[in-house]
Amino acid sequence: MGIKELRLSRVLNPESGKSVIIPIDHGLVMGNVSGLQNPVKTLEKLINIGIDGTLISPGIAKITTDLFTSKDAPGRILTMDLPLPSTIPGGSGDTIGHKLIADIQFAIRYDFDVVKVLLPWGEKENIQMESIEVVEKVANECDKWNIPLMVEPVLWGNSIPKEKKNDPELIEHASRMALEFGADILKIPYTGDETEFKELVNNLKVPVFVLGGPKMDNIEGVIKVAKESIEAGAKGIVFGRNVWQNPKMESLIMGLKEIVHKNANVEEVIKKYNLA
Ligand SMILES: O=C[C@H](O)COP(=O)(O)O
Repeated sequence: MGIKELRLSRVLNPESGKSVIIPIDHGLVMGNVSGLQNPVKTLEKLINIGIDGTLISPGIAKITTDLFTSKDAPGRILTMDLPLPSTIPGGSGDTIGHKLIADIQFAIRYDFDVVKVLLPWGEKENIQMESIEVVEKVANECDKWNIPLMVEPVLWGNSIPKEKKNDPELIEHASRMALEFGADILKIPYTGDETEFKELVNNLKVPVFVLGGPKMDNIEGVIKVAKESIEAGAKGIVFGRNVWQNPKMESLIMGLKEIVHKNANVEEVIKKYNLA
């Protein structure tokens, strides 16, 4: 096993080799987002429930090291960048840049297992180049220091029309580009068709994690995305808002763990954890 694989294994369940990751890095781009007004308390709860990994910002990393001392503590992924200002509350909606907010030395100092950057796609040329440079720079540093790099390609660019922001074909292109730029791990949305997603996961070769996105109307939808993604070969799920914005957070995580680690079916999990 290489050192990158060893580090990645710290965010995976040792028995199933799969992962339920609950990110709490949203404050970086959404500010005081609903459900995460107290990120440290939420993180404590998540750790008590039992998750395999989390994604956190540099600032939260600095104040939460004490929470990760137990041998069962989840692995940690560092969010290293920020697209500006499209997602900032009150922002113009146009992206005007893509900046690193931490470097690889920070990840090493704070003993992170994995680091993560975005690859915003479909931007005007200057911003697109900036994003490529961010990914390229971090990919080179990750190779130098043997830290696995998770890349999340996002179709946020101004040149991508609104109705195409979740287009499966564009997601496939952007994922492929992220791979070509040096991603060791990809974080992408489920494209909606299990057979096609299986082919995508298979072609990409590196471990694929599926993100959750904005809160869905029903829990069944959340569980189904997890189930179909895992069936299609995804290594794990990275679900944030759909988990900690849900009043049934604990039961939902228990259900997701059974889907991801024990191959449970959707109906049985909904019934067992009263998630209807
Ligand atoms: O880092 C955050 C990820 O994008 C996943 O969060 P989300 O499930 O709320 O989209």
